[in-house]
Amino acid sequence: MGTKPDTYTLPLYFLTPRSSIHISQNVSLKFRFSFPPPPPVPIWVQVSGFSTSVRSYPVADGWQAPPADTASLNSGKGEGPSFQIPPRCAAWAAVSAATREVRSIGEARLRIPGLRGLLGPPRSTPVSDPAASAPRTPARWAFRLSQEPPQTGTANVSPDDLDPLGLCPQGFQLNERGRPDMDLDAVTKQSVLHAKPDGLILQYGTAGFRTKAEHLDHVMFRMGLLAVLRSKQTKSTIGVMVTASHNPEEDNGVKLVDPLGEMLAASWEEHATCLANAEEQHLPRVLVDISEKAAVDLHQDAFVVIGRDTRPSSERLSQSVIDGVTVLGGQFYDYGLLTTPQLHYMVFCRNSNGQYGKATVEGYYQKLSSAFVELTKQAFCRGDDHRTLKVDCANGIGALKLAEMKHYFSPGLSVQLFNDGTKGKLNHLCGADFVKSHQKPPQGIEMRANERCCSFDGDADRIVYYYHDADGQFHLIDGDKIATLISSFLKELLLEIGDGLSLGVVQTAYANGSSTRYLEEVMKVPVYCTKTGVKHLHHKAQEFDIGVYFEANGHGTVLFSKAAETKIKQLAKESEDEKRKAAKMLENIIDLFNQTIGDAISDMLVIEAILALKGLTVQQWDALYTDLPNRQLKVKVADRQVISTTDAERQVVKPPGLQEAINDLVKKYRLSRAFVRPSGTEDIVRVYAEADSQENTDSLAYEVSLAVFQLAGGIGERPQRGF
Ligand SMILES: CC(=O)N[C@H]1[C@@H](OP(=O)(O)O)O[C@H](CO)[C@@H](O)[C@@H]1O
Repeated sequence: MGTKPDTYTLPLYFLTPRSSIHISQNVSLKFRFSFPPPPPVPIWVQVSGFSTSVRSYPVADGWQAPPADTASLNSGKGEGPSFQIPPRCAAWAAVSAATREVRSIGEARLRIPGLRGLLGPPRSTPVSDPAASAPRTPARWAFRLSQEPPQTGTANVSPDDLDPLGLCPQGFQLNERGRPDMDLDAVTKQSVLHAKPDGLILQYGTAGFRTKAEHLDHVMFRMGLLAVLRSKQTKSTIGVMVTASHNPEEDNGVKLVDPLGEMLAASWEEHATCLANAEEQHLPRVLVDISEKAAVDLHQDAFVVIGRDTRPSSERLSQSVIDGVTVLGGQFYDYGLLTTPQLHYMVFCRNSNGQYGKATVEGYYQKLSSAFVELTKQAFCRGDDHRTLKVDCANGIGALKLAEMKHYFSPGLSVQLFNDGTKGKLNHLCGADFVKSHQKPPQGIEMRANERCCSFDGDADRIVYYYHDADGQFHLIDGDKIATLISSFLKELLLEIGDGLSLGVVQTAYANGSSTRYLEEVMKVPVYCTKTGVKHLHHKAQEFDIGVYFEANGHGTVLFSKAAETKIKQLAKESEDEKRKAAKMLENIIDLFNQTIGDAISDMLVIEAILALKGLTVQQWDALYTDLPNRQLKVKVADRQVISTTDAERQVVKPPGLQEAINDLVKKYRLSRAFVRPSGTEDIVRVYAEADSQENTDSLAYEVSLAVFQLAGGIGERPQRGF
């Protein structure tokens, strides 16, 4: 049990099934704390946040009104006084709230003396750990917090705090054979409140579901249901992130995060698509089908963590996820505003029993910043004075998180935030996607010549760098060049430790041809191409001791195999001088990367550390190789699924004739390449072209767009020449 505290803090929520409520003057919310069977020790309760009174009454009488003579403690605002619940008693707390719209109304704190002796082992065990399947020691007693009237709400508790207390799963009933079953009636009733629009069909795409926010309520509810089943099946915590990343503010999306912090397994993507598209009357059957097909153990507890970005629709939609989780009896913890990579990090921390890090925002800041400070100690001792970075935060969540975090790594690095969400619209004329696809600086940033700047996207999982040279020319440093900088640094360190660890780089078809040539021919590093979408790159990168993967748009990270980590740690302890120094750097780099997924904050710190250690300017980095001129365009078609592809999406299979047309067009230009594929996040077909000059590239991109429009059912305005 280690050093488990004996004090637990629970947020007190007043939740309605749909959204937040309006509490009018002097309305009392009544919370009940019950401990069936009664606790063997007295428990201290403290309710704070609003004017409170706390009473206790005997458990044996069930949920009756407290006896008239029970002591009442009025605390006024702020910290409430402690109140002791004697053994065999429950507590009842009435909280009066003033007029305001709220969801969280305060806090209940429980102090349970001697708790450590009372409990079984903690629940969270890594999925790969054989101990995960060992039966849990039954908790001695359960804790439950509810409200009066009970059906109006639920309590939100952190299982890391309370799961050892054995929270009973709710929402499950016994079927005839005595096995637990899903309460499908309850699901049906709740689902009506999250009705699916008629005829709407959505696909779990490159990164989950994405579309206009107003079409997503039912998807969110259903992904809450699915997360519970996935959690039971994997016996692990599952994440649900509400975000549409780089999409416009009006869109939203949702994706599930698997136990090791990676993207949802492909077979479950299919379940997600089936569940999201099931008509209302078929929902119970689809749930049963999924749980049977995936052999879900319904006895198992489920736990889901939820995060969301700053879109206006995200809070409401994450509430729908919570509704789905609770109606199937899952427990949840709502982290509220998080970057996408932070949620991935939290999931892995929880499932690795904290070995990967502490599952809190503070834990994330500390882990990354201490690795950064340690890694850059040497460089900053040299008194380098160029360590100021301008960051365009796309008016998204990255701004909030970076503002909180920047004190952890200053004065080594000082970041100046732009597009921090106080004025502009999310991803509008700013952010990594805008900069990459328009190949120009975002609005709202003040750039001086040769100054290092970078842009995050809306949920801070991508980063690109750029600068203006003295002639005012814009230079973009995209994911390919980031991968090249990182790989060359890692390769040097690997040569120094000389331990034969393999290094590989994974790209997609969007990688600039020059980057692939440089990596293969100059750096002599093996390069692989996968389908678009980080899940594909991630899996490929797992095949190496050290796998570097980046999409050209700046989404990527580095994975270190367990064997590589062990070797590096051992060398950092045992070897001598230069070798030891290199191993120590690698050790810190391992901690600095968010290995669950591409992470703009973590990647930014890695890049800044490498530039500082190598004494490189942004121009020197940019000069590693020269990008081939390239262009990305979007074409609207009636049904983008008419296009299917092969060879890591570089060749079209259908519709007939399209690939031949592309081949003929490509032949017209030098050093040229072009491909098309249906987007997995937007209702469009993407066109990519590269050639020897920007003019030729733009012509090729235009001509290929026209071929798509003509051969794949284009709609709306025909593609136009000129950009
Ligand atoms: C060309 C491009 O940048 N495509 C992006 C975009 O996918 P599409 O399927 O192309 O819409 O969003 C994905 C999720 O963020 C990202 O993984 C991918 O790289």
